[in-house]
Amino acid sequence: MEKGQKCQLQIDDMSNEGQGIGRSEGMAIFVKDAIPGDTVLAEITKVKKNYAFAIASEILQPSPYRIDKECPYAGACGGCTYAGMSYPGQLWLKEKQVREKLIRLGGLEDPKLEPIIGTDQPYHYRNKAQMPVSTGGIITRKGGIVENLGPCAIGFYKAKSHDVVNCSECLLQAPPVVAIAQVLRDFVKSDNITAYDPKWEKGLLRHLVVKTAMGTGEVMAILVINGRGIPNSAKLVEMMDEAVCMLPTREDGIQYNLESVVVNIKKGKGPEIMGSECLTIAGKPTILEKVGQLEFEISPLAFYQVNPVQMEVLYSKVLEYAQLQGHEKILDLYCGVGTIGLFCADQMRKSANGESTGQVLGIESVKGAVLDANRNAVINGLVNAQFICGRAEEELPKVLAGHIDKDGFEVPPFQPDIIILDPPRAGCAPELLEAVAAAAPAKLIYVSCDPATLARDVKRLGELGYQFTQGTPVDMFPWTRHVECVCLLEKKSANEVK
Ligand SMILES: C[S@@+](CC[C@H](N)C(=O)[O-])C[C@H]1O[C@@H](n2cnc3c(N)ncnc32)[C@H](O)[C@@H]1O
Repeated sequence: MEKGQKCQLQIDDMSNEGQGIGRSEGMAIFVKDAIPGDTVLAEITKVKKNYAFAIASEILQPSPYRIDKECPYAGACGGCTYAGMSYPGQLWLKEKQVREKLIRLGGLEDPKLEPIIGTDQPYHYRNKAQMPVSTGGIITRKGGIVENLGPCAIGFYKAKSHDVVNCSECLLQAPPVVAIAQVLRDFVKSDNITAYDPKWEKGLLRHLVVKTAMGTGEVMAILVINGRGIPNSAKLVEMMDEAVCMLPTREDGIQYNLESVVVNIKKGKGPEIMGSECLTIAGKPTILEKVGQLEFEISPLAFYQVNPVQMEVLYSKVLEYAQLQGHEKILDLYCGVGTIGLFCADQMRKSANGESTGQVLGIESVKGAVLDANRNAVINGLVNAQFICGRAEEELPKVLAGHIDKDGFEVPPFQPDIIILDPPRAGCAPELLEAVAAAAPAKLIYVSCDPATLARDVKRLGELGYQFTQGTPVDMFPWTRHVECVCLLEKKSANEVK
């Protein structure tokens, strides 16, 4: 294969960067602007050892899933990799990708995968936006101007870049995000606020993060800054409050309200968007979310599922796989603000007609999230749920063996019937999987937002005595390449282990 060569390709997959993938002469070929289902005439632009890149010089047969991109920023903004595919096409592709990863990386022959569960609300579903503020404003040093970087942009990164696309609308975000971002653009201009420049490590504003509790309408704006305060912040709060109040009441009667404005201090380089210190400059330090009968307080640094509608679908699957009777001991690892554990505790309360003897113990590394989780147990009257702070791989062995806690109290061993795992994209640490298997619960329920690390961990758990029983992909992230999956693994009998 060589540069300039043309070949006919059937596109059957898509890369993380949104190129269609086809195969020729035993090589994977990444084709710009092609989507799965297309037949294209591809012109090779670059050849590597095992793969090549190409452009689609002609679409010979368009995919049945091909659509015109709806978003004016599609292509520029790196967010919606699947913007050129219809929603049924996205679901088909995500289900196929989960299955293929479980087979190829998970070592499963024919995994029992239920059909992917899509959503009937694929627009404006996100309750959290993280918008970088691009370099801008006047950079001064020792009193003199070193660089005038012009107006700053607030939006989303281009694919594989730190250039910011100044998005004044977004098909995924909830309405308060667009309103607050516009206010911030105006304020930056009127009050000469600088944006952070990583080159000079100077300038103030780094990110705007907006969290919206879709069930109550409560909104939190987080201003991530390289400093300890924002000049004229009272004016900014008033402008944001007014903009959120002006948003129309939703069809379900919910009105958005800015309930919390937080400054997050982030100094220097480092991949995390937010630093560890938060100062509430207006309103409450948390917002309140409502999901079904349960309520959750969410603080600035705590993880919360970004699609609340599909979150209920995902957790219903967890409950279906758990089949709770009301007496189970459940470990909720990587528990965030305690949502899955508290859904389980609530289900056990219902199953046992209010007389549940079950227990939930959660482990989470972010302190603010653990404080939220314990408060959330109290708010919902779920007295048998408790959450501790620490890295799951370090805390789990102590929890299983029993130990003396930091306040000197003896904590008896916790013998779980079910362990729920919901790690970040990187998946579980190898030592955690070993501790999980050593605990020998009858069931593991693995919730994952990355099919590749899920498959890797399923394979390792298979070696440690747990067989993959079934799984369900759930689409939490329409228009993007991401997919969530919940899997049930059960302890193999002694014969099967042999
Ligand atoms: C995908 S989120 C799941 C949260 C929660 N289960 C939910 O459904 O909202 C993963 C969580 O794991 C936490 N985390 C990351 N690494 C961890 C570790 N080593 N030990 C414990 N928690 C960790 C993150 O802070 C985050 O809250």
